[in-house]
Amino acid sequence: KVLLGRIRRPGEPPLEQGWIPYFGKAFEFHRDSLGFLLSRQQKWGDVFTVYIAGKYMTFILNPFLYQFVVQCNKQLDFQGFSLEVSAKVFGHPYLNDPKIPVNIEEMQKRYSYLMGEELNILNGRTMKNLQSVMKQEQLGPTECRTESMYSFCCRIIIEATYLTLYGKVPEDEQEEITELKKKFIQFDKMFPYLVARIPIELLGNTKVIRKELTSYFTSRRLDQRLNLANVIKERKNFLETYSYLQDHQRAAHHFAFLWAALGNTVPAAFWALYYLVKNPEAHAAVRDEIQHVFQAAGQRANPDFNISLTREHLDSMVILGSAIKESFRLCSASMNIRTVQEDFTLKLKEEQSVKLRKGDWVVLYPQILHLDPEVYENPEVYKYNRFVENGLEKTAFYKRGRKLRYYLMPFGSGSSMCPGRHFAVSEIKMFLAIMLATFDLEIIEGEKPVGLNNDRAGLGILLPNSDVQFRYKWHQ
Ligand code: HEM
Repeated sequence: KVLLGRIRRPGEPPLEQGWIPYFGKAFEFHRDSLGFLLSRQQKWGDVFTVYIAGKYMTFILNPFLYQFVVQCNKQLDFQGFSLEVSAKVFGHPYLNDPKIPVNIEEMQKRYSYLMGEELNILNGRTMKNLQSVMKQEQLGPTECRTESMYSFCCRIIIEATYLTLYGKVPEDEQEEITELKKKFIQFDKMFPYLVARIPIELLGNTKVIRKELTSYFTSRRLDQRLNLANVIKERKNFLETYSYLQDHQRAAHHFAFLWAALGNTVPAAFWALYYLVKNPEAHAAVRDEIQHVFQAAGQRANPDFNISLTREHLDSMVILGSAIKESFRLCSASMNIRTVQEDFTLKLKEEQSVKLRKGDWVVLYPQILHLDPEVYENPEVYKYNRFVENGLEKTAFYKRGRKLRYYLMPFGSGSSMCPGRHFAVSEIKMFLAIMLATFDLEIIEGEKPVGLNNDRAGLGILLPNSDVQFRYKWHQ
């Protein structure tokens, strides 16, 4: 039954295009992306094309074939799609706009300020800010407080990250920060709809909220801030070299960066904390490891919140690192998208290749790998120490007896990999180390288990489908 425009040519992957004009298989895909892809994999094998919302997408689901896509930088472009989405969602000009172009490579060079020596500086700032924000909670010495866990993670991580990246103003700005957090959460809820190209005018007051959030990053307001992180300073200086960009357009770029720094980190921190608090064995093992590292580092959790940890201390928390990876495995659902630049044949293995057409997308969907029972035994079960072997990080995972090069991909792949990945993992580690060492934590009895909300399937870390009440008090 072919009611839509394309006839499959010899050498092209199996094709499924549905019968609804423009939408094709969009509704089925959005309802349950994972289920849809698994059922098509059964039917068509590991490589097939589906027509979804105006795009022909060729899915490559066999992890041994990922490398052929990742290496193919010439004919498969990773930027076009994300630049377009970013411009739409955050309201900044398209970076490739020939009328007001911005040198993308130069802009991305500034991401080096998220790594190496610079990461140590950022980590130091994050450690201080996480603690100063937690101190503001003013938990009494014998108090036992009950909270919604996702709201709690939002509150702490958004404020600490904002202060780490954008520094402070001389006067008290608590009110502005509280507003920023509220608006960020409201905007974030609309993120999947904006990515799906729903016009912002149809999304209630999202346009106003976006404008208000963007206004935090005008040059006047950034100039008032005392200690911008180097990555932001460099980005600001770089954007200012383009005199044809208006101030609000540069501000929108800064807002996009803040979203990139928070949009996935907040839910990732939540899931890591939730699984640990929910699993007594994992909780005890990770806490034990943290306490050992604190002891070796001469640090003690106390109400003054003056813990300081180096990168080496963080790196030595292998069980905590594994617990974080395990929550990434269970909750991340990002698609890796590449746009085909010209009609060409993608060689996949010695004997296998597929013909691809210009303008189509090639898509990797690592959630299928993360939940593959041939790679991860009982993949639906949370196993905090899955990524530890003989006291070290485990990196050898196999499928049908062959070692996998790609086995965990929450941060994308190849040249489009997230530049903030080391910073994100350090921040989540610090957050959990402080929480577990400082407080006794428990989920309130009778709370429903939290499930995944699939609205962000394909876009990153999934959000929880409900919040959960937990209790915390000082650890005695
Ligand atoms: C758990 C937390 C995070 C996750 C899961 C995550 C994941 C991702 C993914 C999947 C991409 C797209 C890669 C692709 O297109 O294939 C990305 C891009 C990006 N991320 Fe992250 N990220 C996280 C945290 C951060 C943090 C903390 C920062 C910055 C401080 C950051 C900055 C960026 C930027 C700037 C890009 C766009 C890069 C470009 O220009 O191509 N991310 N991230």
